[in-house]
Amino acid sequence: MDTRTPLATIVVAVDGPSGSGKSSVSREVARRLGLRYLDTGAMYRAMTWWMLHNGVEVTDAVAVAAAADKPELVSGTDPSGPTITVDGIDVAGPIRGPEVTGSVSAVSAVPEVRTRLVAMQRAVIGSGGIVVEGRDIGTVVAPDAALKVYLTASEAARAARRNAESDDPATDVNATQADLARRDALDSGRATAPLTLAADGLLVDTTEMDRDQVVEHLLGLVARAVDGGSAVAAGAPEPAGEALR
Ligand SMILES: Nc1ncnc2c1ncn2[C@@H]1O[C@H](COP(=O)(O)OP(=O)(O)O)[C@@H](O)[C@H]1O
Ligand SMILES: Nc1ccn([C@H]2C[C@H](O)[C@@H](COP(=O)(O)OP(=O)(O)O)O2)c(=O)n1
Repeated sequence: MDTRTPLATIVVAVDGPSGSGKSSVSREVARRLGLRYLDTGAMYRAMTWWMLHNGVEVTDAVAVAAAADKPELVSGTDPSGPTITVDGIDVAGPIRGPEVTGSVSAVSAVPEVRTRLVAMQRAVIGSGGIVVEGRDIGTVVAPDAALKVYLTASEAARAARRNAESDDPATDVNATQADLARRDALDSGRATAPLTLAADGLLVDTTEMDRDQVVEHLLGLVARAVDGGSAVAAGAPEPAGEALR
């Protein structure tokens, strides 16, 4: 029996640490396949922005839990222009700032925050046709996803990628790496839905790959997972065995 999934209903789960390429690769894969795209990290960032904006002490888990159902979040899923609003305010810019980045792991560790956002994420996923990226998509949000990918890269490579995004040439790569390591430790060490490779997830180490190679690799993996795979895979090389678990 062919158990493969139609492309129109597929869920592709992409997890991994900061700077592994989740957002850029997931967006491009979704765009190329005509799928929707959901950045769940943006939702945790938007929740954190709302807490900071409304005077909630983000290190106080009880206060965060009490406020977790208040912000109204809306995520737009067009991969060519994903959007995120909180209470009708476009927060796409502010959620990438240092205040939110410094507090998002604490807010994300609060179970009430996760319960609410996971429910919203499942509602957006609906009947599928979407690439969803985050930290717990393959393990918690969509454990039945037809394809689960865990992107990673060395800490130095991820820090260099993040640093290259900065407008300020004086940004210190060591400070970036330290901040990234701190967030990785918090996201991987928390009690609820820690960042981890799903038992049936495919580990893809992108340290030595450029972004386009990773996109092509994932397109090949999607092709293997869906009905009519060869049509999807036209032009995409066979996935490299050594990059897979
Ligand atoms: N394989 C790659 N090689 C080099 N740079 C990459 C690669 N994948 C992504 N990037 C770049 O690295 C930065 C971080 O990627 P991003 O997709 O935001 O990662 P994540 O969502 O996992 O934090 C972006 O500027 C992106 O364009
Ligand atoms: N599914 C998710 C997605 C993100 N998070 C948390 C943990 C992350 O440090 C923050 C921000 O995620 P985001 O993907 O925007 O972070 P990076 O782009 O990788 O720096 O949100 C989470 O706990 N679960």
